[in-house]
Amino acid sequence: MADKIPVTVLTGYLGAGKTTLLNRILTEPHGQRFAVIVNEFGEVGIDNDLVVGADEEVFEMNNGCICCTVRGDLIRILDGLMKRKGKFDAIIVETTGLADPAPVAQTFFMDQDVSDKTKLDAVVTVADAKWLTDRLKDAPEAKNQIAFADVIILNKIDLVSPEELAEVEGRIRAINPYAMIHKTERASVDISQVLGRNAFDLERVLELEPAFLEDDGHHHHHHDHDHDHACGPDCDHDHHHHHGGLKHYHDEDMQSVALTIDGEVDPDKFLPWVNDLVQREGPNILRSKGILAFRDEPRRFVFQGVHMILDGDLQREWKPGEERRSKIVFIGRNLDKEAIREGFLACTA
Ligand SMILES: Nc1nc2c(ncn2[C@@H]2O[C@H](COP(=O)(O)OP(=O)(O)OP(=O)(O)O)[C@@H](O)[C@H]2O)c(=O)[nH]1
Repeated sequence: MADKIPVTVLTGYLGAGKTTLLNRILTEPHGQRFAVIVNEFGEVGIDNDLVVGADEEVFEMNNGCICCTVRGDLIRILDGLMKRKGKFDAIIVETTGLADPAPVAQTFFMDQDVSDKTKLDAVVTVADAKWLTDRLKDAPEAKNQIAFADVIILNKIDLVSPEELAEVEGRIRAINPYAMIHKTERASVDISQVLGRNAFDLERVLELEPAFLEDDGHHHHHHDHDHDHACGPDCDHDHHHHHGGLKHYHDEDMQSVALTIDGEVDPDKFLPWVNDLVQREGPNILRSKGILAFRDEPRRFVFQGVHMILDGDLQREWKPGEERRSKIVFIGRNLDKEAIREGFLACTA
């Protein structure tokens, strides 16, 4: 695990500021060596020329839109990179603004060679504070990118009023209550907030958002005000809205379901259930994550998934005194929360 190369998937709608963020990452004195994979839409590699940086190597995927053909291309480039192991500390994949991040994220689970050597660190989505609200209405890709995100760079705040900013933040929270949001101008964010997050990982989400552990999955984004106590002094989580007048929006078709069993689950019930659920509901489930206490198992079972693909394993042992609880989260469209809840509760050991 430890020497797997972290991969950051950088996504965001057209013109949101992905290239601006990438340039910021590459020009900061970070002492790290990045390999950058840029997806081009169409024939001409313009983005490549816009990316600065002397030391970084930029690889282009030119075979059209990343959502259809690119997975093979991405695997080929990653395989090539892995043969030169030691040359890179991290990989950044920038996707075209129209791409659904799912196939990119899936590559890191599906391809054995790739998943042996790399780990998805985080999906980082750059959002345009001025236009996101409109795009959420008319562009499904924009919504997917928000739903997928572990970290959201809410950029171009210079172009909106505080009220508009609060509005767009509320819209984001309605779709994805768990992502970190950083509000920026010209993507000005400390790169430690973007890279090396290990955020494609439920554990981190849970450490930051323990309130949803107590949640039955129905009202989780109304519980924001309960979260403050859990964050440490260096927590970068955006707290101000917990005290302010952030409106809660309900997104009709994109929701999250977070469920907790205060105890152990039976793996012989849980694994078939969750596999069956993602097989049936996969097209609607964008992201799934979970940490489970399996009966008679000293280690924690951790899984994550994208659509119908799940990847899970037994990880560290439960610490002494740590409560053996089982938690799952799904983000997706038109999810039948009640059925998921009943199904999960039936897995109780
Ligand atoms: N006003 C304002 N403009 C910004 C900000 N950030 C970036 N821009 C501008 O927005 C435009 C798009 O930025 P890019 O970084 O190229 O966006 P992108 O997401 O890479 O765009 P595509 O590659 O077309 O998807 C550029 O003209 C930037 O200079 C910001 O915070 N405020």
